[in-house]
Formats: sequence, C-alpha cells, structure tokens
Amino acid sequence: MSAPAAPLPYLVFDFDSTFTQVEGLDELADIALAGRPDAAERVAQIRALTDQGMAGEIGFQESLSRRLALLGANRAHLAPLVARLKTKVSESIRRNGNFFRQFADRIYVVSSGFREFIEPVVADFGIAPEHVLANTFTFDEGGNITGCDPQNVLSRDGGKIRQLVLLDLDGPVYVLGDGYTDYQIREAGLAHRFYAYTENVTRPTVVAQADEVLPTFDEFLYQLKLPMTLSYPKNRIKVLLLENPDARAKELFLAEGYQVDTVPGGLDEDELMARIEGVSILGIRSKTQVTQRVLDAANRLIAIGAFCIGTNQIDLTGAMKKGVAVFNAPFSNTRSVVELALGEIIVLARRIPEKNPKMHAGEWDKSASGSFEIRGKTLGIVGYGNIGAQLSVVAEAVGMKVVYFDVAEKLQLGNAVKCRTLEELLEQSDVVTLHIDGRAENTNYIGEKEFALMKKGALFLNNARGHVVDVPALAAALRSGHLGGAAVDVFPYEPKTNSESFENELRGLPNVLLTPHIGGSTAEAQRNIAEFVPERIMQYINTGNTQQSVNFPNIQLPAQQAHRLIHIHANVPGVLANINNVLAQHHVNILGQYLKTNEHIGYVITDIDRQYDQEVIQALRAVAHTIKFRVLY
Ligand SMILES: NC(=O)c1ccc[n+]([C@@H]2O[C@H](COP(=O)([O-])OP(=O)(O)OC[C@H]3O[C@@H](n4cnc5c(N)ncnc54)[C@H](O)[C@@H]3O)[C@@H](O)[C@H]2O)c1
Ligand SMILES: O=C(O)[C@H](O)COP(=O)(O)O
Repeated sequence: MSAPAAPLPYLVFDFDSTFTQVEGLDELADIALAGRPDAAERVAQIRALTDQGMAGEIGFQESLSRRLALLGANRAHLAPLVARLKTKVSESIRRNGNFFRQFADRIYVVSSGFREFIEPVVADFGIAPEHVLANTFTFDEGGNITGCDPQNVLSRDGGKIRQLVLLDLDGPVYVLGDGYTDYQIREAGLAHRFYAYTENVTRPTVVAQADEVLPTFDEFLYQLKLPMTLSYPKNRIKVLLLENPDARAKELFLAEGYQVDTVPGGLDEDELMARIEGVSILGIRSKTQVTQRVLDAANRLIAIGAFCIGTNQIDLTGAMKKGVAVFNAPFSNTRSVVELALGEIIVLARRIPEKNPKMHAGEWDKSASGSFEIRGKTLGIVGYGNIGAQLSVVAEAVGMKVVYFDVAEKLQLGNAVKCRTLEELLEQSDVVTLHIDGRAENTNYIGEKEFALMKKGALFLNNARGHVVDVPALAAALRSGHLGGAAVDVFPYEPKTNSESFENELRGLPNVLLTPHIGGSTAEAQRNIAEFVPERIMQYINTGNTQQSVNFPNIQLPAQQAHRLIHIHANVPGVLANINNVLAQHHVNILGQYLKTNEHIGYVITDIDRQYDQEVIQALRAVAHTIKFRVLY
C-alpha cells in the first residue's frame, strides 16, 4: 500500500514496556545479578522501583538512582542485554517493522532508559541515533556502571517534557507509551495526543489519562489508516463464548489478541440476537440454536465454532450464504462417548439403574433375574461413523459380536458384520446403540415400529441426538416390558442451564439410565475440543484455510505469498472471471489462485504481488455477487 498523502504526525515512542515487552533495566539486572545469592531479592526491588516510578508514585530521579545502586552492572553485560532485548520487541511493533523503516524520519524514541541498549535495538527498525533521546550510563575505569550522566535532561524529574521542548518539533506530535511520564508530555501541552500503550503492561493511572488506549500498534495504524501488516487489528475481533467450553479456548483466543466475552449456559434465540452484534467469532456447544434470525442480526460474524461434534443446531446453509465459516471438533470427544456407551451396556445388563437407588433406600435386592453377561451378545451399532466404529472395536475387545448399519458405505473394522437394512440389525441385536448424526431427516428415526422389531428384553442406547428417537414410543416399549432397559443421554428438549429442571416421560421408568447429555463431558475431551476449534478458526482467519470447515468448500492453502485476497461469493457463473478482470485492469500480478465451490458459494483465494492500489480493493469488493471479501497482508 502507498504512504498517506498528508505528512504523518511526529510519533514519540517510549522504549521500555512499549517498544519492547520488558524494562531494559530489569533485564540488565537479571543478567548482571545472575548467580548472586541475593539476585532474586534485588531484581524484585528493582522491578518494584520501576513500577512505582512508571505509575508516578515516586519521582523519576529517585526511582532511577535507587535502581542503579542495586544493579551492580558492568559494560560487559550490555552486549547480552542488547541481544536479549532484540528478541523482546513488542509483537505488533515487530510485525509492522516496515512501517518504522518507511517513516523513520517522523519517529523519535524518547526514553528515560539508556542509549547504550536502546540505540542498537531500534536501529534494526531504521531509527537513526539522532532520533533516539535517552540517558547515558557513567562507568568507572573497571567498566562498572556507576550511574547516569547528570547533565542529560532525561535523568531529571520532568525530563521527557524538557526533552520535547528541546526537540521543538514542527507539527503535530503523538506520544505512545505505557508510563505516566509519557502522559506528562501531553499534559504539558507538548503533544496533541497521548496513546496509552497496553500491549505489555496496563497501568490504570496512565490509561485513565489517555486520549486512546492501544492494545497493539496495529490499532494505532488502523485508526490512522496507515499501512499495516494485518488487514484488521486482532484486538477488534470480538469472540463470544457460550455454554462453558474449557477455559483453554478463552486462553487461546486471548493469546491471539482477541477480545473474549463468555456467557455461562446457553442463550435462547432472542437473547443471542441481542448479544451477537459486533461479534466476529461465536463459540457454542450443542444447545445454542444459531438460526437464520440470529445470522441476520450478526453484522460482523466471520466464523462459528461448535465446541462439540454436532452441528445440527446451526443453520449451516444460512451461515454459508452469509460467508460465515463453521468449524467443529469431529474427533475430540468420541472416545469419551465410546467409554460411556460401553459402561452403560454393562450397567443395564446388570440392572444397576434399579438396584442402586434401592441400596440407597436401604433395600437389599440380591437376584440374578434379568441380568446377563455382555460376552457373546450381539451389539447392533446404528451409525458407523467416528463413534460407532470406535465402539465396534472396543465392544469386540470385551467379547461382544458386532453388527452395524450405516446409510453410507463404511470400512468394516475387526469382525463387525454389516447389515443391509436397519430392520436386519434390530431383529438380531441384544443391544442397539444409536450413533447417527442429527440431520433433520433423522427426526424420529427410531419409533414404535423399530422398537417392535427389537428382541424381547433387548437394551437400547441413545447417545446421539434427542430428536432421532420418538420418546413416547420408547417409554411405551419400556413400560410394556418389551425392552429390558435403556440408557439415554440426549433429549429432544434439554434444559438450557443447570438450574432448569429436567422434564421427560422416561423419568421413573424401570432399568432406565438417564444422563444429562454428558457423553462428551470429560476433562480430556473438553480440553481437546478447546484446543482444536480455536486453532481451526484462527487458521481460517489468519490464512484463509478452510480445511475441516463443515459448511465451506474445504481448501488447504500453501504458505501465503505477498498479499492474499480472500473472496467469498454466490456460486453463479462469471465471478472468477470478473475478479481476474479487475486484477488484469490494474496490472496486478497473480502469484497463485485457488478456487473451490459448492452448491451455494464459491471460495477463491488469490495471492498477488505486494504492489497494488486501494482502488483494486474497492473494485474487488464491488464485484457482483460478492458475499465477503478480505485481504491478508
Ligand atoms: N452424547 C454426547 O454427548 C455426544 C457426544 C459426541 C457426539 N454425539 C453425537 O453422536 C452422533 C455420532 O457422532 P459421530 O462423531 O460418530 O458422527 P459421524 O458423523 O462420524 O457418524 C455418523 C454416522 O451416522 C450415519 N448415519 C446418518 N444417518 C443415518 C441413518 N439414518 N441410518 C444409518 N446411519 C446413518 C452417517 O453416515 C455416519 O456414518 C452424532 O449425532 C453426534 O452429534 C453425542
Ligand atoms: O455434539 C457433541 O459433541 C455432543 O453432543 C456434546 O455436546 P456438548 O458439548 O454440548 O456436551
């Protein structure tokens, strides 16, 4: 992108905890005091003095002289210090290094830190020594640091103010820093704006005085419409997480620089519509319904993360047509469901749901009636997908015979035998377990007719989705004694939160094990999901990769070359040609192009040369049938 027409205001940067993530003197102390028995104590004292000085609690001169006395540093420590600081430049400053090189003549680093370590670090960003204004150390003949040059205005209280007076910059001045002394430049009327820089440290007293708060340097560039590495500052990306996914999910989104809001439990349609405005990433589990109305209310939505397997609660086509990619965690909790199902089969076969409450009520009912071993019995698995197929292996390992039925052709595992029809499976199974997905056509898939086909005394499990079973028909089959027992984890209607009561016809029936949709609720599964889903979403946002999206054409992209244009459009003829016409008209060189379509949308990724005008972007946005368009720099 080209430079702005108007000259950039002078930018006065603080160094410690702004340009770098750390305080230079703290790091120097860490290096100089390494191996000394009182090192930890001294470093802590130095850090406390730094903080007190930065927060304006003690005078700068006092803070500095007390820190230097504790330091015990030598000239020889400076080279390792510089090497360390070069690795600790603030992330967003490092990523926008080109901006500094391009505008180095408008940038000053004004710091109460020391030239000896600041100059070489900022030199890598094109900032010349005369644009660095900082203290200088004094040394004795042995090279020990004895203090700082007292003639330097920056060594005194109010030093930054005096330094700005001396600089006498001709034009608007913006100050970016984390400390109170940075704000004081603005307070003294020597800067037009003060930006509290909070990427590394947030000091409430400083933030309170700021014209703007900058969680990253991207935000500054975005606000001023200056050239930047990212197309959109990450701190502006809002994530809304519902239904308590594992805390790791929030951690990962925060680490990426996003804003994260959480709501315990689910939200109903109206509540979600009221919360969705401004949200870029929505995280839900199985309960939250993402309907067309919710999608209509979502003005910034880029992606939805289902922190579970099922995605039947989301209007996937509606989301796709709006250019919203949906990701789930197809594998992370499957083992947990398999273990639950196996446990349920054994527990039902021994009639534990009846015996356990009796024991708690003081009743001793020792009897073998209706109890059997599962060894040698036939397990009928309906839906031989990720869960069904795993259960097949585990069930065979404990001696069951396995038959399965799936509408799709599946790889037969172990000695499992495929049934050609559901009826064939129902008629021969001692235990029937459902592991089909929740697609709308599966509503009431198992009802009166299917239960009647099952063997007398057979057991029935539903750990899939509530609506796939006709619950009144199941209750009738249990009441009549035709079925020997059932385990049900999922229900057509499930309470929204733990404080809502559970109402269902299956309550109180004999040998029925009811669980509150906990098939995937284990520490392991939840942690896996909380890593898997954010990774997919962040990859999509950062690279355009849609691999494993459940509603977008899946494209695994090679590493980005220069700029990447991401275009989502309605799948009608001619859109790709129009995109390429725009690029050709503006003489933009295409380095690589990837297109995949489905019934509704086309997803085209174009890597182009670095050189192009803003007009190209406007023209691409204006291509007919565009749903969403973004650029990765
Ligand atoms: N209880 C829980 O907490 C919990 C946890 C995880 C998954 N689930 C649910 O478990 C189910 C299975 O999950 P998965 O990961 O194995 O899904 P999957 O998509 O890997 O497998 C589902 C299989 O069912 C088959 N199928 C669909 N409709 C069918 C039908 N009418 N008859 C026969 N086969 C049919 C599909 O072809 C597919 O092979 C899903 O409904 C999922 O939402 C529940
Ligand atoms: O779809 C799933 O993975 C399960 O139904 C689990 O859903 P949950 O995360 O809401 O417990």
